[in-house]
Amino acid sequence: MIQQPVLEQTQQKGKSQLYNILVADSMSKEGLAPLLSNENVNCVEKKVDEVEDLSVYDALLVRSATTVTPELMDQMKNLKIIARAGVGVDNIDIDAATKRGIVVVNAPEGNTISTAEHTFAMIMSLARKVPQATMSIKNGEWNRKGFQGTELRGKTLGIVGFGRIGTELSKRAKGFEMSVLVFDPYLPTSRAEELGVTTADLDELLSKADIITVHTPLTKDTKGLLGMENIAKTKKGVYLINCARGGIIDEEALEHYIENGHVAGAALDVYEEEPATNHKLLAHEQVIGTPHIAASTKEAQLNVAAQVSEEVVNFLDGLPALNSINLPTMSKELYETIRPYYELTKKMGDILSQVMKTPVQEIDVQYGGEVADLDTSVLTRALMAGFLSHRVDAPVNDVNASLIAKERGIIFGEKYLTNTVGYSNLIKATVQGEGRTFTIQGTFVKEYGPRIVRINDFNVDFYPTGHLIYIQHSDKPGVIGKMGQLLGEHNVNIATMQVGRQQEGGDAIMMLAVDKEVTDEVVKDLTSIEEITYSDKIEL
Ligand SMILES: NC(=O)C1=CN([C@@H]2O[C@H](COP(=O)(O)OP(=O)(O)OC[C@H]3O[C@@H](n4cnc5c(N)ncnc54)[C@H](O)[C@@H]3O)[C@@H](O)[C@H]2O)C=CC1
Ligand SMILES: O=C(O)CCC(=O)C(=O)O
Repeated sequence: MIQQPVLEQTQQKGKSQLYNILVADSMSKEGLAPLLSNENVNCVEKKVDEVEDLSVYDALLVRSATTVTPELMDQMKNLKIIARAGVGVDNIDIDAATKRGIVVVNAPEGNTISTAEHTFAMIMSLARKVPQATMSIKNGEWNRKGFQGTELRGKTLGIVGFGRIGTELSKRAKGFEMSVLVFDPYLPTSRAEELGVTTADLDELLSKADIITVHTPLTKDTKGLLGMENIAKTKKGVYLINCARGGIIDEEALEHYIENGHVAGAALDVYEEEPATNHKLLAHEQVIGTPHIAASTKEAQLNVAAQVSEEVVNFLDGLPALNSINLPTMSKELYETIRPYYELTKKMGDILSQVMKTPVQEIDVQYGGEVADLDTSVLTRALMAGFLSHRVDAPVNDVNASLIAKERGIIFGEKYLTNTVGYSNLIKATVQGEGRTFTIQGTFVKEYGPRIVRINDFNVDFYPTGHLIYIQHSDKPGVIGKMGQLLGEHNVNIATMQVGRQQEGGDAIMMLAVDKEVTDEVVKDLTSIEEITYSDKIEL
């Protein structure tokens, strides 16, 4: 039973602690059983603005309705853990929690099936115009001609983002005899084969799919992924679905293509701004919508509430949190010593992820010189966090990086580097992907900061920050001129440039620092220069 509001600070009860827990959003009572039946827990179910004294609570449980701001955390002076009964933690200020040493946990698996099923309900509703026909008959009409639909059998479903929800959706689509095409740059081929799905690059998926549904996290890379340019590449008459996060399908672009008839229909459960009341897209007959309820089933709510309740009880009892997405800050002393290398390894991971936009099997990190005497596991986790932050939804940090890497089948290890080639400290990281390996080496130079000193077999020396362009090319006269002219035509100003080669006329690399972020088009145009074999942008 939910107990009465707590008025006193956490106290000793016999030998054990009595914990005060605030459940601020509506949650399954059955799921909350591990809390409600625990005699060491005093559980209050109230919205935060209805609570008189927030300072007594040890734990805060939320769904998406409560926004957990730094100001709220400051009022909850005793708070040790915030638990999100669901996947997305965009309503919680993770950095503010981490700075205050508050652990944040979520329940990543509990609502997967419900969300996949809701997405399928959206697909069927679009194909058979169920919501529109319902509106019509409720208005007293008997219109048997206005709602001609389309069969799903034989149609191609394009799934963008093939994680937990995408995978479950593909199983359901196959039951309806649909073909499934999947785009997920981080999906290992072996996993796709295991699940019996056909992978494609984004352009191929866009041009072949009859129905396209997105199931990626909302990141810098996925925001507006289906925008003006990419929707234009889809088949005329395509159906688009977003049950992931508002903004992955750009709402302006969607409206444009709905209005000109290119997109036959769209289904939305999530919106760029929520709550989305009187949304302009929903005024269109072809657009159907639900108010962010893909995970609102009895089962999903029970699962997520049970998962976080158990997590909170364990954590307060001193056990490690299973689905932690942050970490209480490390000791100040350790922080000061390790901090320069920490920043370097995080950036090295960040760079590696951006130049290896392919599935990755293994990451190997070697430490030489002074840095090898420190707790390098902290640094390896920072590198993994930098690497994974481009690929997953939740904030990745040193606590959860290893768990996420394991979930994604990435093996990582540490070795001792014997030869530091004259540097007082040297860190070497090698990423092994499908048919490609990439190595970078970095050092921390006192007074100067972090430097990247080698890329694959080429010596370089650059400061890992800002807007960078990485180019592989053959060492022939005139390449630099052609590259400079092309960037000039795109109004891109080169700030600094590093060139590395092993021998005259052989393979070479360039690392350019430019004054603004370049577009994907510029990166692609660079490879139209005959001598350039590869180019990529790196944003740090
Ligand atoms: N509408 C709702 O109520 C719910 C929405 N969600 C949202 O659904 C999304 C997916 O959830 P899960 O499948 O559990 O996550 P997941 O982490 O298992 O899968 C996400 C997949 O997206 C892929 N990905 C990342 N960046 C990509 C890119 N640029 N292009 C293509 N693929 C990319 C990842 O490799 C991964 O396989 C999350 O954003 C989550 O917040 C989840 C539950 C309920
Ligand atoms: O029902 C909810 O709490 C929202 C679910 C959701 O969007 C998520 O888990 O990411």
